[in-house]
Amino acid sequence: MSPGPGFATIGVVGAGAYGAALALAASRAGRTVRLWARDAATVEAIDRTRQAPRLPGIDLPAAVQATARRGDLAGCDALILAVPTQSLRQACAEMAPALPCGIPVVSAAKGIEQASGLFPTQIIAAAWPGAPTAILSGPSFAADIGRGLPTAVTLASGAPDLAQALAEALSSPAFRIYHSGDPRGVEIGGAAKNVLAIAAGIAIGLGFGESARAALVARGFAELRRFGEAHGAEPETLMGLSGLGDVVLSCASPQSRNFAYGLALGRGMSPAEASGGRLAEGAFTAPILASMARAGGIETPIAEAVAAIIAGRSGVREAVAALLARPLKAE
Ligand SMILES: NC(=O)C1=CN([C@@H]2O[C@H](COP(=O)(O)OP(=O)(O)OC[C@H]3O[C@@H](n4cnc5c(N)ncnc54)[C@H](OP(=O)(O)O)[C@@H]3O)[C@@H](O)[C@H]2O)C=CC1
Ligand SMILES: O=C(CO)COP(=O)(O)O
Repeated sequence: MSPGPGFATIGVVGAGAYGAALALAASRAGRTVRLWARDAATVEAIDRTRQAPRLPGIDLPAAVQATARRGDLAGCDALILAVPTQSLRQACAEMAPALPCGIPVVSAAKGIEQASGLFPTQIIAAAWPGAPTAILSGPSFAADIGRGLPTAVTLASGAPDLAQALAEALSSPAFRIYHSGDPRGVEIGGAAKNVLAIAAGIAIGLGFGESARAALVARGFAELRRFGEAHGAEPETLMGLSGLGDVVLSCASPQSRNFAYGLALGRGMSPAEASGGRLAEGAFTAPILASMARAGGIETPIAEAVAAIIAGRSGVREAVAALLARPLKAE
């Protein structure tokens, strides 16, 4: 695939699992990629092994060049930020002075900033004034992308032409990127699905079975839609890859770190132990999502239950019992 005009070189900030996978995907789409890690040891490991430490077993081609120098990103035509949501603001502040004015900045994070209640494209807009923003989200485990398994995601921007151009520049036969003009819908789906994945993991960890998981996912998706539509998301977006698609993936698979975190909680681990040191974005999102919903008069009982468990205000059995005791009403 030959590079389209303007996006020959892509910068990826964050050489964790997803950053490495997206760098690889961009290289498969014909781009030259600079993969930036804040830690020189990660760059050294990638140079030595041609694998990213958090995406083991996947070889990175020569078109992916790892670096810890911000200046090496200066020639990039677009930047993908593949860092946790709570680190996005700091990553923007670090990168903005080193990059050309007006470079498109795409977030790959799935969450809501705890301190502000902002979604990823809003964080970038606040921390990097003047940068055109976009969000990439959808059902896609880093390891699946890395292995070249078929994967489809959505890239959205308030500037739909930019979303389309970036989607075309980064797509390859196995990594299909749909484009959208509804960034809010895409980022809300990505944030909320992690909270639902924790809840689904809890239900399975408690031994409640598949019927309970299906009920929880369906009621959770209704919750996601209420929250999303109240925040300006298009209903069709929430029904798409980045909403329903990612709910299906993350609530079904122990490969999801959020689901695995919930599973560990359901089996009796404490919130502090349950993540096993791995990123579970939903643990940061649940409290702010529940508090934003409360402030807006939106019912999100499942997010409330997950937030209460994580804060230690409720045990898993007590929280699930409270959900089951809710009054029956019209669906
Ligand atoms: N893994 C996956 O399958 C998917 C992940 N995502 C999303 O991608 C985002 C990143 O997740 P993932 O890559 O899996 O997480 P990882 O924990 O694997 O990696 C996170 C990376 O971000 C880096 N980082 C953290 N803070 C900063 C900062 N302030 N500046 C620069 N770099 C920073 C970390 O660096 P260090 O190692 O130095 O701490 C690390 O390299 C999350 O929002 C996640 O939800 C989306 C889809 C799939
Ligand atoms: O977002 C993902 C899949 O689409 C990855 O999920 P986890 O962060 O739960 O591993």
